[in-house]
Amino acid sequence: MATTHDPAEDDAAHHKAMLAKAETLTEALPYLQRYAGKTFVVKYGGHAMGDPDLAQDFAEDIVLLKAVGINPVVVHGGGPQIGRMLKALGIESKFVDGLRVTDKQTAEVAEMVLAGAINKELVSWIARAGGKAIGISGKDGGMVIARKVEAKKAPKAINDAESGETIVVDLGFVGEPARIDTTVIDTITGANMIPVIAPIGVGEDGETYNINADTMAGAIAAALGAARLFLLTDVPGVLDKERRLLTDLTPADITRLAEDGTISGGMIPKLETCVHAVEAGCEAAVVLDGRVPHAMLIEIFTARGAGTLIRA
Ligand SMILES: Nc1ncnc2c1ncn2[C@@H]1O[C@H](COP(=O)(O)OP(=O)(O)O)[C@@H](O)[C@H]1O
Ligand SMILES: CC(=O)N[C@@H](CCC(=O)OP(=O)(O)O)C(=O)O
Repeated sequence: MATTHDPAEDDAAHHKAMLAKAETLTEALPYLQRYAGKTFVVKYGGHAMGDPDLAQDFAEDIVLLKAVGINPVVVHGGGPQIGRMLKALGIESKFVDGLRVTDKQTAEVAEMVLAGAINKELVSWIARAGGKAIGISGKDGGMVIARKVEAKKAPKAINDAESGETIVVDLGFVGEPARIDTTVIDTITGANMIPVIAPIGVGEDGETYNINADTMAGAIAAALGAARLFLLTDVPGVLDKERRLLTDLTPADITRLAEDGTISGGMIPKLETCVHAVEAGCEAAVVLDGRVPHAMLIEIFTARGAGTLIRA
């Protein structure tokens, strides 16, 4: 049986859909005006990279930011990927307070995976989305001079089970940025390309240092005086005890949330990084859900936003 079809109805539906698209763009207008010419540092974690759809969405978002006149600077992680490579080589991964205990061989593997495989994979994703990226590590152009992170007290999980004593662990070649020279970033951005940075630095001693990717991104955001530091993770943002999203936090709020145990685990160093960044020159930091497609665009270009905004 033939179905009837009213072309006028089609037109109305089409018109409505087009109008919704136009409204999305006009809603974005004030944000486009506000952010043109500004620098956004985006930390993309190793967990989010496993999913090719998310990686493609992420690359599209970065290319879109560039196309509307924002300067995105990507800093990536790759903890799970380093772990897999170490395992394949028969080396066990050990973490103390969220930092990988890094002997000489582990530092070599970390550099190979981060500055080699992952860095170039991200450059390729951005190229596929129509952007031009340059992949570098903190070593390039003398960008990040690292200092050794001092020995840490091991947490309960790896306390000496027999004696019950807390063990002090030398983290080896784990670094934090001591000095940052942004010349190489400015040069890449100035050439209208997107810097993609692996969290590896070089020490005054000439050694290679493995740097936590959140820490690296925060230090770079501060050095650049970035308008935003985005930390993409695997939760909707910072949650309260009832697991409701906290949309705005100050450094004082964060101290309180750490003291009353609302935040724990990996969220503590992540928020410490945000606090350090906003107190050292970055305008605001945002913790947001890297599992949500285009979370960054929603946060930047809509009134509602997404994630948790941290401001000094
Ligand atoms: N209050 C909180 N709100 C949200 N996440 C929290 C909170 N407290 C602890 N977390 C933990 O922090 C984790 C994010 O930190 P982390 O695992 O280091 O992220 P990533 O690997 O993406 O850098 C979350 O998966 C969650 O388990
Ligand atoms: C010192 C230290 O722990 N370095 C991290 C660097 C990678 C990283 O931070 O990756 P994610 O953001 O994916 O966790 C590591 O070796 O795993």
